[in-house]
Amino acid sequence: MTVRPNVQSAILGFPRIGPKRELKAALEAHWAGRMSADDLLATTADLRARTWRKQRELGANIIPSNDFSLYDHVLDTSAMVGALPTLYGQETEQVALKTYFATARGSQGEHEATCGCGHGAAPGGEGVPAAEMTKWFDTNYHYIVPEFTENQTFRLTSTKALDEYLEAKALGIETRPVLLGPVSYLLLGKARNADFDPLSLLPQLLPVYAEVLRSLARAGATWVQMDEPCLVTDLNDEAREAYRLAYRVLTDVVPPTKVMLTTYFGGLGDNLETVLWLPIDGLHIDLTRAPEQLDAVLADARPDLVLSLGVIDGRNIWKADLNAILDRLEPVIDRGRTVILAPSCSLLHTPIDLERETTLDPEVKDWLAFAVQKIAELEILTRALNQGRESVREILDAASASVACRAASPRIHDPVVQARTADRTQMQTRRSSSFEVRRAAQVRRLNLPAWPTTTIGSFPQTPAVRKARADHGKGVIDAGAYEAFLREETARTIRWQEEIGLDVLVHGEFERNDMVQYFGEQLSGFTFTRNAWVQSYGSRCVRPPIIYGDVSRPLPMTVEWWRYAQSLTDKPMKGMLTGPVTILNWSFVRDDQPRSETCRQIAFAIRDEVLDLEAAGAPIIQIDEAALREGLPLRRSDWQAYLGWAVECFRITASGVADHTQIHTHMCYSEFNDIIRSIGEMDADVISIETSRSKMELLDAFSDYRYPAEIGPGVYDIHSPRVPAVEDISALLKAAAERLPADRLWVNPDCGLKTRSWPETEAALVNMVTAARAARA
Ligand SMILES: Nc1nc2c(c(=O)[nH]1)N[C@@H](CNc1ccc(C(=O)N[C@@H](CCC(=O)N[C@@H](CCC(=O)N[C@@H](CCC(=O)O)C(=O)O)C(=O)O)C(=O)O)cc1)CN2
Ligand code: MET
Ligand SMILES: [Zn+2]
Repeated sequence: MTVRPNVQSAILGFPRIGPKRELKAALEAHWAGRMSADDLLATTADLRARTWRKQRELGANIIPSNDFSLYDHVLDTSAMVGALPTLYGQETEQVALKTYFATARGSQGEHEATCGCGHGAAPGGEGVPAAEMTKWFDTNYHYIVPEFTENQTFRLTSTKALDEYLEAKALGIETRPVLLGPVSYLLLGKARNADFDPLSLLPQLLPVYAEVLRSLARAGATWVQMDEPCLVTDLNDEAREAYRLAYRVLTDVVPPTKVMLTTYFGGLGDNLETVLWLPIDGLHIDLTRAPEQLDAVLADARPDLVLSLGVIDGRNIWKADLNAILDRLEPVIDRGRTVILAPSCSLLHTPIDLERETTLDPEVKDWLAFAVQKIAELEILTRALNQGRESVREILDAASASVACRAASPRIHDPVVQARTADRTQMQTRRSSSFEVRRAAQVRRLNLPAWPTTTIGSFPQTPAVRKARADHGKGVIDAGAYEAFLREETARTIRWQEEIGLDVLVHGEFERNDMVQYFGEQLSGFTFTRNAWVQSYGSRCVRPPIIYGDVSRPLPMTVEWWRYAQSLTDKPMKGMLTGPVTILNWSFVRDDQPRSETCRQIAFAIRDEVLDLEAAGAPIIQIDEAALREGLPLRRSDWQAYLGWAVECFRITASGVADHTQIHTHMCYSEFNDIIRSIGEMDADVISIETSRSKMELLDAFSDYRYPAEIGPGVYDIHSPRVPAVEDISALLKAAAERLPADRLWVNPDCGLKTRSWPETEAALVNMVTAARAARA
């Protein structure tokens, strides 16, 4: 007798911002004092209800709760276990909304009134600085870094997980609550003002998790999802031991709740054995990033371990080839094991609904699946496994046809582009002279003072700038009026930079919606969306462009704006570009060729732009590589391969210019030690980096390595509206000069100023110029 399989589908998490960015609007209204806390919470309850119903409607069997967050799920975990720095509030019971947002954004001061940006701190003295924020693994999502003290204690200070489980239940929807697992939580945090390993806090942390599990079990939850993405990273024995301790304790909780341990963003690799010995009830593995791990897991997993297979890509937007997935799954099902199908990870990193894209080219649209469409794909897969492929034959064949059309489409192949990247022997990826020779030519041409001052590119993207662009998009104002507006903003910004005495000017980037999307919109092989927003942090979102085909640059992209800007001043005007690695890492990338190949194509397109800017007369060209480091693979063994092609791509963009053209690059992250050699190999003439928060300590990497070129260590923390005093900046310049030769140093902020307001920007940059002049004297 054959037993009919009972495969279920599960969702690990759904985007929180809402199909129309309702969460963003509500949060920003609340922060600006235009919406009460009660109304904010009512709006979010409504969003959650709609999200749960939608997933049920789409046929998902296992629906998550507590995947929603008002700001960030790591911050939610800190709130749950009583680990918000005491500085941010002294609640003894539930963490108040005010404390929660104060941790995320700094406590309120004049900041909220002037800026309304998603992240930032109040001016010193009144209130508290925002907690640190950093990248969530290799995504463009950012989390609030937990900070622990040496004598940290934990206690339950938020019942959010239980509340949201009950909220769904009251709507008649049974959910599987999601928690960030205790080991990943500690590994993602850091020790504050002391040198100890956060993992040492695990024994104190576990009772709080146990309490949460008990409360969920009592409320009726049969399963909980424990996210442990750190299991796909390099772990030492101590971390593996922490996993053993944690899951021994948490699976022993009475009344019992079954634990589905979820791993994603890669394969378990050398952590597999540890995981398979844990007394967990279910294991989720990522089969899109690491398809090869299926066989190993099947071979060694306990027969009663429920396997959740991440077969639909949660990190990309391509329609899946359902027949191909079934070919792999059917033999697994035949073995009689309990199997659940799921996306590879939370759908947080995908846009919500493709149906809202009414202006996408129909051919390309047919190749895509956003969160809603991915859930529908899972439903078809489970139906095919439970009732046979025949029951959904037409849908399966249509999916395979879409995938085949995409593979064969003439739109994705451009022989000219392919010939150009293939012929690498012809390609000169090195500048013709050494840095010292170039430097002499650049000194003669630019004639800059010591401690030259500049900014990173963008100036405030004020509501007026955004509105003008939106109005132009809606046809409320025509192209002429929009352009006139942008020219006026640009001209005013240039006049102002001259007045305060900056040495190297920028045009302000007012014409750009985003540093990646702006270029994506002008390159062939890219398409872009209207509503496909993805959360980056808090209320801030991005619309990553979609790279579907071979990339080329039909027309110059920035030359006219540069030419206009330079015509207004005798000071050197920087040409501003986003580099190929950053464009790649912040886009949805085609999955039919190696990422390195796509990156190389973008590099050639940017190289064309660099050469056009040079021909137009640009003396300095900045190629931002803000995301070069975040693209680092999660496993160290994969770093060299990535860095090899990433650095080569940067050099393709920059190597065609003459000695006297100065190439700048910018990186806004704060860890350089482990990749300093690769940064050196990029061979830029000047690099600007984020350093102000670390008080220049990060420069040690550059000084130990004897970095050969010029450096602009940030002296103004643009993530905070706090205006640095002249003395603060002078102290930073002094600290920089203690580490590096003073004649190699530039003076600039940490990053672009787009999220700041004008009053802060003006005051801070005036102080920066004053400090630079003092340094010269
Ligand atoms: N892609 C990317 N990733 C990045 C960064 C970055 O700059 N770009 N920086 C780091 C930090 N991450 C960030 C991510 C987003 C934003 C940000 O400011 N996002 C804006 C949207 C930027 C944008 O695309 N703006 C568009 C659309 C603006 C908009 O929402 N318009 C309204 C209408 C506005 C009006 O009528 O007034 C609409 O379309 O509905 C534009 O300016 O044209 C936001 O969420 O508010 C900042 C930093 C790391 N990752
Ligand atoms: N040129 C860009 C800017 O100033 C670089 C930003 S890096 C996130 O906005
Ligand atoms: Zn930056």
